[in-house]
Amino acid sequence: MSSAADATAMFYQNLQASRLLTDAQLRDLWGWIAHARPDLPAAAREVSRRGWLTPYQIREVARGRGAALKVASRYVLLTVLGEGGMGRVYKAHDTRMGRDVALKVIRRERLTHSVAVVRFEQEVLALSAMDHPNVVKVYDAEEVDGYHFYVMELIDGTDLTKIVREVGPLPVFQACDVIRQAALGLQHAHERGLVHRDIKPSNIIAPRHGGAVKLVDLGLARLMEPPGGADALRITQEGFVIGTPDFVAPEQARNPTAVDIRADIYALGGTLYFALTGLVPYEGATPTEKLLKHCTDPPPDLLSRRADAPPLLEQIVHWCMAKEPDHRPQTPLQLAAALQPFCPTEAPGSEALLAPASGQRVPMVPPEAHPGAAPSPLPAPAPVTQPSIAGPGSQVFKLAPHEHGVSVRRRPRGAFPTGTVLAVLGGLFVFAALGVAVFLAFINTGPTVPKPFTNTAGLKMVRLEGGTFKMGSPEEEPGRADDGREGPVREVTVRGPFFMSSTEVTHGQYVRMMGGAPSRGAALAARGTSLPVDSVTWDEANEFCRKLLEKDRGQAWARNGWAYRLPTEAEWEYACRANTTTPFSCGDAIAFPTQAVFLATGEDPLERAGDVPGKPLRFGTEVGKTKPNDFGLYDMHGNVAEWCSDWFRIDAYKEGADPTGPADGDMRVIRGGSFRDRASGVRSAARDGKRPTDRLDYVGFRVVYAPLQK
Ligand SMILES: Nc1ncnc2c1ncn2[C@@H]1O[C@H](COP(=O)(O)OP(=O)(O)OP(=O)(O)O)[C@@H](O)[C@H]1O
Repeated sequence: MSSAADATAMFYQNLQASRLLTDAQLRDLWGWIAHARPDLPAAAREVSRRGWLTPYQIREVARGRGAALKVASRYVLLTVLGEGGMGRVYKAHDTRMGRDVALKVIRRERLTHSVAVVRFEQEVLALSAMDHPNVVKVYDAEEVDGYHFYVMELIDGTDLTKIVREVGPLPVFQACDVIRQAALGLQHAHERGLVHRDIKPSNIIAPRHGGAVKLVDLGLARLMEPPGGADALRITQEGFVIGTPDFVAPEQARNPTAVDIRADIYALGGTLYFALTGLVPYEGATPTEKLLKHCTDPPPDLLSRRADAPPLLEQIVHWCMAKEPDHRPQTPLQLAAALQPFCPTEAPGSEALLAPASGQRVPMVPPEAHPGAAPSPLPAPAPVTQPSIAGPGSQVFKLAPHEHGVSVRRRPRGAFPTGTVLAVLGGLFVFAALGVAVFLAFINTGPTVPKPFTNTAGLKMVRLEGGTFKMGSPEEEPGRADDGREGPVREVTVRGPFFMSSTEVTHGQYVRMMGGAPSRGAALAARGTSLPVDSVTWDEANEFCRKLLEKDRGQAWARNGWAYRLPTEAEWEYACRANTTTPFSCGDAIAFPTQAVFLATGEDPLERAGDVPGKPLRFGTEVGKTKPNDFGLYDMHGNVAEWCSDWFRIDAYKEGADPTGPADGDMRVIRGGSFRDRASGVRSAARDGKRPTDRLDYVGFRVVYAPLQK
């Protein structure tokens, strides 16, 4: 036999040994080989042409490693998706469930200690209990021949590092939406007591064809901890740090084991910066240099690298990247809410970020379904240096002893809003104090609260001082919903001051801002009336807020770090009640049309004697014509119902300060009832939920202007 024939025969034997093909396929192939007498490459091509094996499998079989492609007698490895510091990720087929999955094999050296193995099993168990659209689903974990692996949902997408490498920095709205979704996934983890510890662009996968952004590798960074735990890892003692030096929070650099969710928020801020600029927050020749900069240098400038980014976005990045955890958003949900005004897409999905297969650049336009959502045309974002792709992967770094006390390069004065960067190292890594000082300075030099004002949309903004109030309705309240959605009554604090528009946004105001309006009352409004805008989706209401913020820029009342947005449900009820505990801000009953516009029938016990219109109203009526409540707010009861920022869930009331509702859901809250509701439906505690994409001719909105860090 020729050597070519030997190689082909060997390949065939390897195929048999691999047990990847059925007996019938093997017989068929042998018949073809006997007839065609191919050399090895031709035989391999034939197997590929028949679609029986992937190129990766054929290569492995040719090397005699085909048997290893079957794992735990259930999974068949199809191809390698990628490899990082922790292990290798394969696309695999789960023969038992009949689906493709992703399978991550952990490097042996990561699990040499029994403690690490237990930790791995604990983390995977915790992960398998997670159920959120923005967190990858974990199905299974096993050990085979000393290799530990876990099996997860296969995402048809690309991680953020690769996306930025391929298409460059993302448009503002896409970058914000990806990070917002990642924050929602993180919130889910946070609510279950998990910390990611290794947030970075490569652990955020964006779908190729739309769908939800997914967080991967949650909690696995713990595998890098040596069994000794915290004490074995303090860089101040031993010189180690876990994580990715490009995104690690200062406190994580100091003590990797004692971090909380705010370290993830820091890393998410850095990742947002990366998505917007293609740059890691701090350049450095070595991991050590980068770590030191995280601990001492001010957060990076965004606006000088992304001229088209709203200034507020830079503040959000800086807020997340505050040196002191107390000065960051305290929950991922807070960050998600802050990014919401910059995200025009329909929550919770996102657009495809990459062209299929070809990897060609695709136009980044917002979905057409959202009029007014398009960002201004993007000047090609011009990073000042070559995009530096986030890397290397997560590692354990060792700082050489002599580096412990090095002084750190500082920015020139004026490069940061505070104008000053304090960076004095006294002894070993006195980083936190510096970070606190820098960020406190940044916050405290912020301007004072503006006086009540009328904004560029013509909305009169009423100053609300905030306070503690009883949210919800007592069981004995007449007209109370009987499904539990209004209670129990809880003590809630709304922090102030902040501003709320005295009226609902009118059709005319909406048209001037957005260039058109979907209101059913458009014909009437065109005749010059001030009907409330209606039929506006929740996304469009947010887009209005975003545009208003832009338009207000430079006005005397505009403040850095403040933004327009929809009210939270708690803010809305606080504002509506105006220090009352009765069903309405005007007492136990309400009169049509002097106190509110609602469906007056003369039959509802909550109706105060008044005019009963001959037939039900078809639209809201001019805003600001009813009697205002004690805070000076009009139409909180009735007229049109108003979108709030929170997701709706029947049992979603939370107590405490500034609650923001559940982390996700299908519906957003509407409040206040409308011209279609009877008196009981326009009470202060009445609440409902609608899909954010719904256009309802009885739903509009009003806006608040509040500090981002309220
Ligand atoms: N569930 C999944 N579905 C599809 N692709 C995935 C999945 N999980 C990871 N990947 C992809 O596999 C590749 C390798 O992932 P991995 O997590 O090993 O990389 P990394 O984050 O750079 O490294 P590490 O976190 O280990 O340092 C990445 O490109 C990632 O996008």
